[in-house]
Amino acid sequence: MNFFGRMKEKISGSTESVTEKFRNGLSKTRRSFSDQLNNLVKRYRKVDEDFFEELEDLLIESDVGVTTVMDLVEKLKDESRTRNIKDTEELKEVIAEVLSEFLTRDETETQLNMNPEGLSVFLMVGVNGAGKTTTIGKLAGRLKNQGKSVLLAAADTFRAGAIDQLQVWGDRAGVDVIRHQEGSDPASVIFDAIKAAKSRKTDVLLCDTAGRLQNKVNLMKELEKIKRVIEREVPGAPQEVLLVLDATTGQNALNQAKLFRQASDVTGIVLTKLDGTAKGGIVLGVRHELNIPVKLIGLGEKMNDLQTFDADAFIYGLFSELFSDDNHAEA
Ligand SMILES: Nc1nc2c(ncn2[C@@H]2O[C@H](COP(=O)(O)OP(=O)(O)OP(=O)(O)O)[C@@H](O)[C@H]2O)c(=O)[nH]1
Repeated sequence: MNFFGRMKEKISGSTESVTEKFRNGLSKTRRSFSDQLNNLVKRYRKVDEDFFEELEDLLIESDVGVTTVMDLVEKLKDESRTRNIKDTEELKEVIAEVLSEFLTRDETETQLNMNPEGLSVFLMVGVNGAGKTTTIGKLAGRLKNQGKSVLLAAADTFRAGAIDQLQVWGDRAGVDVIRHQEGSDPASVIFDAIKAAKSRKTDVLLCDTAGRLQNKVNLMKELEKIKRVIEREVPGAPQEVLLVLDATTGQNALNQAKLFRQASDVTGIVLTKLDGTAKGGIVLGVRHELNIPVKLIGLGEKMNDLQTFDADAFIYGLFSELFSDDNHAEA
């Protein structure tokens, strides 16, 4: 069975709402990337150096990131040689297959790490405007729907309005927010939130933090202090340090990720606003270049628009028209 045949089989195992969410959320990227790829395939027909050069440009335009593009195209050239593919139309499927390989390491890597013994603490980091507050709200709603008790810690005490904004999302999700006054010490908010979480026997504590990237030294010190408090109060925590990145900022998001990785041990990436960009290729760059799993993606502003990243659904979202029966036989 060919790649599309296998993918169709896998996709048919997922719920329709998940694949449709990816398909709808990625419509801008699909339109831009797939349309251009189809044009390229029609224009060239023959697999040669010029074709690969243009493909490189197209991938770079889709914000995949230069290092990843080079590795991808190298792999594609190898595959086309090994499989003796001369026709660009045939290569389309190999492109989808190689992209899929670059996205998937271990199928369990997108799972959120939970403490089976009690309280799990998730630290949410990222620059202002990346969508941290929205993500925390959506994640709180989702965990609550799964039957978990959730508490929020408003430790972004720096940005005016951040605490109230978190409260709005807390109310929306129906979970409590532990808060101090604006300007107070973030680590002490976290300390109080952990105390409250322990006494209430809460399952998951989601901690908002400030994202002052312009002052890197302070940011690092603050995150280190917060982490020390969490580690001291809850052995084995934080279970997750999730870096929230805005997909619409493209390569800038990749650079931010590198900085945050120095400041704390990031365990997973949340890529927000993928629905708002035609440059969804950033997912590949983030996964390949940073070697940190993309665990969650934001495909809209509403409560249920936060999705666990699913490499198959992502590839389906990008290449969905190629999956239709008129395009590809089962083979
Ligand atoms: N379309 C879309 N918009 C999103 C997504 N996630 C967040 N947003 C929007 O992005 C904007 C900024 O998000 P916020 O969560 O408010 O981010 P912020 O509070 O400015 O910054 P943080 O300090 O990161 O919390 C808001 O208008 C959100 O509705 C997403 O996945 N898709």
